[in-house]
Amino acid sequence: MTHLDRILVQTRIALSQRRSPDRLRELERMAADHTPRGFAAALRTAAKTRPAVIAELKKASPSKGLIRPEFDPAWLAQSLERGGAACLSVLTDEPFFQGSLRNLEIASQSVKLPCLRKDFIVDEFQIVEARAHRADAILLIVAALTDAELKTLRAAAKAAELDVLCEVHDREELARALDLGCEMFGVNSRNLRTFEVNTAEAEKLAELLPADAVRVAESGIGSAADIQRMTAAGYNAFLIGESLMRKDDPGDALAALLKPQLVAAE
Ligand SMILES: O=C(O)c1ccccc1NCC(=O)[C@H](O)[C@H](O)COP(=O)(O)O
Repeated sequence: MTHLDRILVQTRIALSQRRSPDRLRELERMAADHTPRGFAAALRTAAKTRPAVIAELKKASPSKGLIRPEFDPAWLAQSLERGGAACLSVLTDEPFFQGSLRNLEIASQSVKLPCLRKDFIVDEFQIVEARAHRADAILLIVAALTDAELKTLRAAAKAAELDVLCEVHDREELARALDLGCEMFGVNSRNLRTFEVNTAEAEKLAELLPADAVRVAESGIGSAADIQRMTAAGYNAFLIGESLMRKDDPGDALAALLKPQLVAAE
């Protein structure tokens, strides 16, 4: 069994424990109170003047364990907004990432930035949860889903007015994602089956992404040079978690990361 398989088994068990018709009705009422902010549109706007960064609130991970013991989602979200993030990604998986839907809601309510629910989405119920807790976009991981599931979940996200970041790791997964007709593609340099991070592979995949899509480089980005290299490869957006979360003030760290690119663009 791979790491990803283990995570998916846990995800389905946790889901079966919290899902009920009453809870679904309650979530639908909550979801009606949130008007999703355009996640893809915010990335496109930011990318016109600077590297569009999706800054990730990530307390822990299965590959690294505890990353940021002191974790205040409101403070982190505001710091990252000040530092120049175009959007936020908030991990909501509890067992492996120590995230929560509550963190998502707090972060989203603390800033104007659109927020991604970062989780292993395998069921439409999680999409209702996402909007109810003020997400503006969800992640669909191609490696975790069949083609039929991808289609169903993408349609459910569209019905909920949430944008979809469609995540792939290799050519085969990208071919499946392209068939879906996504607007946003994320190429994750981390192999979710082995946890190995290899940005060189993601560099090669960039040229296969549609030119008019939002093209997000995910994982293993920690320096201005990384952003420059991935930009040269063809990416126009960057999902950054751990390297920011390990800094005392992640917003200051993000501003420092973006500064060389802003100077170069002047
Ligand atoms: O981060 C992990 O260990 C991980 C393990 C298994 C599945 C997903 C995992 N991470 C999700 C992500 O894709 C990253 O959190 C995201 O791309 C940010 O990466 P990084 O900047 O390297 O924290």
